[in-house]
Amino acid sequence: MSQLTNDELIQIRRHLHQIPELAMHEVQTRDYLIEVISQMNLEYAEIRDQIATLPTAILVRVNGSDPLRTIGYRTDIDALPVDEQTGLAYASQHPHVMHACGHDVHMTVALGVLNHFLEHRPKDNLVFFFQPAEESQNGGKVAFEQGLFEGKWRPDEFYGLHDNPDLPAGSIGCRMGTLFAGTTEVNVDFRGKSGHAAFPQDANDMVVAASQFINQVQTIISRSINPIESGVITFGLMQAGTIRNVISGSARLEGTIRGLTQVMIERIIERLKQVAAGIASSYDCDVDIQFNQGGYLPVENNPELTKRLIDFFTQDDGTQFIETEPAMTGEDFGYLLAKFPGTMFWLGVNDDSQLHSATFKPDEAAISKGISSINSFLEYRMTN
Ligand SMILES: CC(=O)N[C@@H](CCC[C@H](N)C(=O)O)C(=O)O
Repeated sequence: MSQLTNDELIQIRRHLHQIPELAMHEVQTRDYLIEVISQMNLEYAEIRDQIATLPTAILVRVNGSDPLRTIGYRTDIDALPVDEQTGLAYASQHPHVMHACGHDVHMTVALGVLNHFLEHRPKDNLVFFFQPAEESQNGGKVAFEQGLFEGKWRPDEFYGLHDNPDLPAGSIGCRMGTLFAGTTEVNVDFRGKSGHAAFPQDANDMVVAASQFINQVQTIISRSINPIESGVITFGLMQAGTIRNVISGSARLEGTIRGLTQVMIERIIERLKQVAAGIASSYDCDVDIQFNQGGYLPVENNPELTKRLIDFFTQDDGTQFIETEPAMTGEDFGYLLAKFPGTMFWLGVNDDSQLHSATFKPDEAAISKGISSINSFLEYRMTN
């Protein structure tokens, strides 16, 4: 395979779009990525896949011609449990799973950049990390803890992108400091007593307790945190009951907390615990609340490297650069940026639909523009 054409890149992206897989189950995706990579010029590349401790991950090292450093580039590869409603001819073929966060675009851009540097040998070494489990189960943290970045696989600096429907297709967005929030998953289990719908006095209804919890939680952001700062509490899943005429003796909520600092996340956790204890007491039930931050630390861009990246993209004729605000999205790349200096940035994909929506349809024009901007930046970085 020589340099991938734009049409080939689009075909790759559309194929990836049709085979979305959930975190840690990206087997077909990994196999297809390996198939594409295997057709590239691998003269000075080394590949690690079928890694026992993280089987759906792939690492590719490109050995530079005169290396001063090893530059890491990460793409995530997992998808979301969303029923696609785009109506596209190449929509997901996997029921209830969709690349609704654009990781198909991320992977295609990474393949395009990899292909470029396999055709034009870089001066520095490059390590490409195709990472499972960004949406949940923190694949980046797992990879680090399993020692995947040890020895010659250790990047001296690490870069990664996320697509952004609010920015023009192919533009690059970034900022100094915090780009994304830290997140923490929260699960709440309510246990009371089931019974007949006609005899509420003999039961303890957990639909009511969970509903009250949800309502009370709404005051945490509005009443317990400094309005100048930012925080988010979203419960995206609520489960209770089996039929209209049985009072449910259990309920479960699954949600996510976001804050631009760890202090904010801890403040929200504290208040959620207090509200849960209050519900347990006033509804005479058990409320078990569990938190899991995993690797979803705030995404903190390294000052020196990020200034260099922003300065480059600002003056690069081929790139439309946009300085962005912090976003409340989370990313386990935040964990890797706590271990290695580096920068996360946005790639604009111009869409009316938001990330995680069933109608998310990124503009494919972003792919070749993104690849070209990233290639130019990495080439510049290798000589500066
Ligand atoms: C970019 C993006 O959408 N990332 C996800 C990360 C999820 C983190 C974790 N599973 C949580 O929900 O707290 C996001 O939802 O922001």
